[in-house]
Amino acid sequence: VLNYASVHPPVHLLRYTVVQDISAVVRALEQGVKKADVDPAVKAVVICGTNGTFSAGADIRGFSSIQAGDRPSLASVIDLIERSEKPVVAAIEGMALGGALEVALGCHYRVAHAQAWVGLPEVTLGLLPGAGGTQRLPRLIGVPAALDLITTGKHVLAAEALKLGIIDEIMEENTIDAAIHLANKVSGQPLNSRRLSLKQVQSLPNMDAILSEALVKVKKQARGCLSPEMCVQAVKASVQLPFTEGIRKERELFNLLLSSGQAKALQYVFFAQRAAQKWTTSSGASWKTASAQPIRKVAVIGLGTMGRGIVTSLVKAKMSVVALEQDQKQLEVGARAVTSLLEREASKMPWIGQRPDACDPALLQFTLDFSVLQDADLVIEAVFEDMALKKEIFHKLSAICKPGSFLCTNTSALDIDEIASATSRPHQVIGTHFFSPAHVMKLVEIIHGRHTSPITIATAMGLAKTIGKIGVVVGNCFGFVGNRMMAPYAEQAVFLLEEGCKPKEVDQALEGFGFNLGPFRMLDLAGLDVGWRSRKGQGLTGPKLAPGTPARLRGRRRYSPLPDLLCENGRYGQKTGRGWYQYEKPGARIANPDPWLHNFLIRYRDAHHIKARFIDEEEILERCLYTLINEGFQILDDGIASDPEDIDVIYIYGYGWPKHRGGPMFYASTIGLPRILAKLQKYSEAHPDIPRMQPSAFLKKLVFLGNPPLKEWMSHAGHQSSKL
Ligand SMILES: CCCCCCCC/C=C\C=C\CC(=O)SCCNC(=O)CCNC(=O)[C@H](O)C(C)(C)COP(=O)(O)OP(=O)(O)OC[C@H]1O[C@@H](n2cnc3c(N)ncnc32)[C@H](O)[C@@H]1OP(=O)(O)O
Repeated sequence: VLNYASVHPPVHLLRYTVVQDISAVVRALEQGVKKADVDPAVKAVVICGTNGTFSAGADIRGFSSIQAGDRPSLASVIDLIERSEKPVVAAIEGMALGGALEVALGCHYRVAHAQAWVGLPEVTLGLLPGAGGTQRLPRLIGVPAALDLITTGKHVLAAEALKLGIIDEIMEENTIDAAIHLANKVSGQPLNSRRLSLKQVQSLPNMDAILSEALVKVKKQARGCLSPEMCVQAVKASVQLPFTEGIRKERELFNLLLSSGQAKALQYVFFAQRAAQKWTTSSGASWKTASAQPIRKVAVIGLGTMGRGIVTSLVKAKMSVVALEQDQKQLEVGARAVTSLLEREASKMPWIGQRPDACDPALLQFTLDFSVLQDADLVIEAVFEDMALKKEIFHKLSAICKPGSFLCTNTSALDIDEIASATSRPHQVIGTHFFSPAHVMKLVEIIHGRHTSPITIATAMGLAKTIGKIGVVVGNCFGFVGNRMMAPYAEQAVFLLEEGCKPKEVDQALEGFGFNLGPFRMLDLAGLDVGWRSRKGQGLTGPKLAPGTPARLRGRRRYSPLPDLLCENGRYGQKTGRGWYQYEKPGARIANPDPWLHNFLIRYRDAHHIKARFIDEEEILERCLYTLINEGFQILDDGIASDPEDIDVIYIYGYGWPKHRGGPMFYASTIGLPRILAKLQKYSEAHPDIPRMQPSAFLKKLVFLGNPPLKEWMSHAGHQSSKL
């Protein structure tokens, strides 16, 4: 929406609000600038937004309709602004993101409110700033700082933007008045020195090294995501080419990204993450009707690895926390660990040092006294995965805590209803599955039991948001969503070892796909004893296993005892220095192939008469990923996840699924469900003893219905509907 408002003659004000129709805004901006240019009464122009916001950039939903080649129009309007003979000043309030910052870079001056912030988030959407941003920003602030902003998409506050040279002045108030004042002041002055396209990029003696190091860094971090790499290439063009040729290169790279498919996946993730906040449950509870209760004081029970991370996250969010342990020694060890985590977090954020209130230790109390928990608004139990222990604690909590307090259990698999049954308030009991390390990982699965009230769900979701996490509401079943889908994936990885692969081959295939860690490196990091304890608990191995059970069968299902055998040999992963790999010493991180393990696999195959065969990367990927996806369809059909978007958010933020592939369910939609089904059918015929490979009924149904788009899937599941 554009107003050509003559509010403070002779300065003319162009006002914008939401950029939903990019072409309309670009046209209106063009007309406004042209009109001001030819109007002799106008001496200068100020561009600002409405309602305290300059602009958050383009409506991302509109990108799908942009065709390669459409894009230059914003760029040419920015050129027009820059070429204007009358000074154009950007008055930045709120935020200037993406195309909006590019518009501001085309202006001759930029004034910002002290609370404003700017950024070029295009890279996070699989794109690059395609309206001259990659050419103008390096000319304005130099290559290292421009690379940092453009390749990460990070936002910077006005003070930082001033330091970098992005903006010229900061205002505590009346930003628009200040911009008008500046526009009047500079009216009539020469503008060439303010036109970024005419500037040279500041040369640096080690420019080649800076660019090549940036490329190496983004390639390493991006794991196959193209946009950061293309951003570096575009900035490189600003150094090596004249402005107009740099712009041509920027456009070429932008068009390449636009047609890559990755941009579509990343934009899907943007909306999926937001859609996950609008939770619903299969019983009809929803974010619309349940409101979160205020949480002022949180108690955390257990200061093991998970408890420490949870406490750290809460304190970082400035919540008042009581941390409880069962004996003095564990309390002291836990307290020291939390203090060191908080110190490390503060050192990662140097600006926190300037704020004495950040990570305030007064917010944190360590205790052995259960009764201190009585006035906590919410308690998170984070002891280890032992049902009897958890039930005992919940029974105690139920008696001690004030009537309104919410009781959360941090579990990765256990039955929430059974834990809730130990209390007199099952409607206030909920699962909060944090991911390790809990002060770093973004995801929290919020698991509602049969009796969990909508207010309890809303409160747990609210807490996740307050501490900067992404909560996803899921139903109660063994492993919930994430670990339930992980089980067939990890199972396939081990079966592939039995059949002839080495751990590194499987890991390389999945890391090549884009995972942070392949399954074996991940298992070594998490600790193999965790799964071993769980399998012993389920009677799959250990003393509860019925005598005479065949080594590689449980019932009629294929089972691999390999992980159990490793544990029996004391190989628990990184922490013992041996697992699927060997490590220099216990706790070391670099995984090296282990000849002992390779020989062990040979002996194992011989003992079980398995003929090793060569397994190519395609089979590794299909068997691991398609079985995981297959479980995802089963989960949707069971109503454990209410949408494919929720599963995708869980996998991206909890399991390192490559974001540019949009999550497992989105990925399935790009592969095509008929292909996934056909492959599962082929593999399950070859391995009839692996039930998790048999295609889910819901997948079959969707294929039968003609492979509908992802946003329509849930309308065929009967009771659910997509939120996108
Ligand atoms: C005066 C200057 C004129 C400017 C002219 C500009 C012309 C632009 C032309 C072309 C430009 C192309 C390049 C780009 O601009 S790329 C887009 C760059 N912008 C972004 O990436 C911003 C993305 N959004 C965010 O980072 C956040 O949403 C933020 C704006 C910081 C607000 O955060 P928060 O307060 O936490 O709110 P939510 O994230 O929950 O968002 C609220 C709802 O708004 C929807 N939303 C937000 N941004 C967009 C967007 N860019 N496009 C479409 N929808 C958006 C979001 O989905 C939420 O909706 P809902 O609740 O329904 O899910």
